[in-house]
Amino acid sequence: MGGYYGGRLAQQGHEVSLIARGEHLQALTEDGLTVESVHGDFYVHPFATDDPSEIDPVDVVLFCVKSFDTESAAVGLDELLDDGGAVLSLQNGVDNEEMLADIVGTDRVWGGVTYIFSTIKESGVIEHTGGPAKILFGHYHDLGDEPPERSTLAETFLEACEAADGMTADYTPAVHATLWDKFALICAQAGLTASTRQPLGRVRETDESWGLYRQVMEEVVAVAHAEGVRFDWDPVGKWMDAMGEGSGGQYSSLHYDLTHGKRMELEALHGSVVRRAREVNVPVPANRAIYAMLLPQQADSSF
Ligand SMILES: NC(=O)C1=CN([C@@H]2O[C@H](COP(=O)(O)OP(=O)(O)OC[C@H]3O[C@@H](n4cnc5c(N)ncnc54)[C@H](OP(=O)(O)O)[C@@H]3O)[C@@H](O)[C@H]2O)C=CC1
Ligand SMILES: CC(C)(CO)C(=O)C(=O)O
Repeated sequence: MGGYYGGRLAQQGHEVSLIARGEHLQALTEDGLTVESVHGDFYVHPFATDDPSEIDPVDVVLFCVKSFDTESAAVGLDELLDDGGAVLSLQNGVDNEEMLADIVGTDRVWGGVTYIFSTIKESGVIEHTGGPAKILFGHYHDLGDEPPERSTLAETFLEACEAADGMTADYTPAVHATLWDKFALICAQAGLTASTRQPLGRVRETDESWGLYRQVMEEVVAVAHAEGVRFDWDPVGKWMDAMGEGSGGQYSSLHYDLTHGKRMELEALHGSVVRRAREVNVPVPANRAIYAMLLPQQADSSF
């Protein structure tokens, strides 16, 4: 995701630095970044490093690591942000913003979600296969507090995203509801496509599985309600309608990780639902079952 959105903003002429590591970093440094996208292929060659201190302080950091890397990747983040700068998490899950707020301060964190299917095809090459490539973000704040006024930086960033090819963005003051809305979707989409190893279409045409897809979302929304998150819309109805149509070929990043021997974000998804549900005393049997089925398949399992 960082390669896709960072690449798009660099393509637009913005000053972008990429933080990466290993062979991917080597390829980015030597050969630049190639993006193969359903919205049009492109190539850029921005500065890339694994050391944030090599980059002058920036206005916005797009925080795009897997959630199990949030803490380690946030080392140096405070110094990387200019005064008044902000970090925008585009990660899945509802725990990341809180962790980032502990590190750089709540007022420097934007919460965000994105709808895109993209992966590192090979070192230095990003493949974007679908999704609208849309970012929805807002100022993070403590649950129950009034959302802050939209900052000039948020407006500037929004304009930059809207002007860029192959992506779009929107601002929302309802950042908690937005994070949980996406969380409900991803727990269902990731949980069902990974545990069945089937695309959305197969899940949809199997009544029992499509019923479980809905149940996973209902449970997540029940936990959100119990924690005090308020929605001005019906997340479950909205997603059942949206995911109930279309080609049905979509999987999820969790399915990709499972089938490519990569570590899954299980703790940030169903693990987090199970733990939070316990705190607020809400039953979540469908999420618990998916968590239990996928945990033993984790790539770093010692068995
Ligand atoms: N991919 C998608 O289509 C979507 C993903 N998301 C969410 O976005 C987040 C990111 O996912 P995704 O982009 O797929 O993840 P990837 O694993 O493809 O990319 C993350 C990259 O960050 C690198 N990285 C991690 N820590 C560091 C560090 N400290 N310094 C430098 N590089 C580092 C990783 O390196 P290494 O490989 O060595 O670990 C990897 O190259 C997740 O929360 C995911 O759920 C949300 C919507 C869609
Ligand atoms: C919603 C979905 C499935 C695509 O944007 C996603 O977030 C993911 O695959 O991680």
